[in-house]
Amino acid sequence: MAFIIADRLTKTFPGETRPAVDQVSFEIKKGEFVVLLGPSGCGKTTLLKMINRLYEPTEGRLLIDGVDARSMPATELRRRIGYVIQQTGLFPHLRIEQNIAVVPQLLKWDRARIEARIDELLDLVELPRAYRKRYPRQLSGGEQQRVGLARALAADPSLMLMDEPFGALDAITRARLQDELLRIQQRLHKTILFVTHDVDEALRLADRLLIMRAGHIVQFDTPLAVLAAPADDFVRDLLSTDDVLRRLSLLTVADALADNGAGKRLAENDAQETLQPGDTLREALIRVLRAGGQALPVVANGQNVGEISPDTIASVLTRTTHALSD
Ligand SMILES: Nc1ncnc2c1ncn2[C@@H]1O[C@H](COP(=O)(O)OP(=O)(O)OP(=O)(O)O)[C@@H](O)[C@H]1O
Repeated sequence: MAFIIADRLTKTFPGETRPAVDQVSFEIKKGEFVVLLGPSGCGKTTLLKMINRLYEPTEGRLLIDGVDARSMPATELRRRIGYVIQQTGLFPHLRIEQNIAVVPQLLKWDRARIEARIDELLDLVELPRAYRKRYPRQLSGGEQQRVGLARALAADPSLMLMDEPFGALDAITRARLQDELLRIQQRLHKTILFVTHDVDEALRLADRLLIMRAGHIVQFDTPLAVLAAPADDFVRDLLSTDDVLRRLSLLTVADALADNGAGKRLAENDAQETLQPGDTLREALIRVLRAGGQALPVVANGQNVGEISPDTIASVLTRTTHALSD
């Protein structure tokens, strides 16, 4: 059985005639990373807030792990769901350790267990344990967002709701936190619903994209499937800008090497720059172009394992374009 089942969920705010979320139905499997994508005002946040009952649905039904979300008090439901928002929601007057411990304390964990959990979480989100005694204002935006993530994970919820958590961060910090989140997800297998209106972020993170427009779901599928066959012109427009680069950001240097004789040992090459198998082809393209269009060696565990040239990238792109339009 699916982990989350939404059945005709609807929210009409008081005094409004048009629902913000209109008869939305979907199923999400345990451990899936689902990204809600769509333009401003399409109902992403409203949908997310119906899942942890910050908003009560006007109509429809929601099952989480087989249990009707209305069958328990909203506060209890919320303690079982991690929630991360753009403004972090950290309590400014509480130290980092106190912020992280909020839910475990509500759940009346004993002191030793809470202390151990704070250390474990700081390690997980790669913040120094010395930050325990600081206040949120003494941390950078990216660090505060890591604390927000640690706090949401504190009581080990199986479901995480994340509403534009990286929206206010600069591009580099944002990319790092996206990597961290993927790493944490691979380790902890949480079910994640993540709201963004950044297409690149959505393509990078999602197992499946839930694309919304004006309170409705217009498509719910894997990133490659959506790129390959957008449901309509709206989806095509939403995803088509820089389409080629986006496609390349879904593929890695290792994918391209697999196509071009992986394992081929190369003669020593005096290029300064090297690529790694896990780099995206988008990064590889940028660096190959920066190197004047010269092929760059790919290095894994200190060994040369192949090279990436503009031709390699072009051939992968042609191949995927054909595959995508088949
Ligand atoms: N508390 C509220 N009262 C009345 N209308 C609301 C309320 N919250 C949201 N809305 C309306 O519901 C619609 C959906 O809003 P929502 O915040 O869910 O959109 P969103 O897709 O998350 O947008 P954004 O990407 O800008 O955050 C909008 O038209 C908004 O004005």
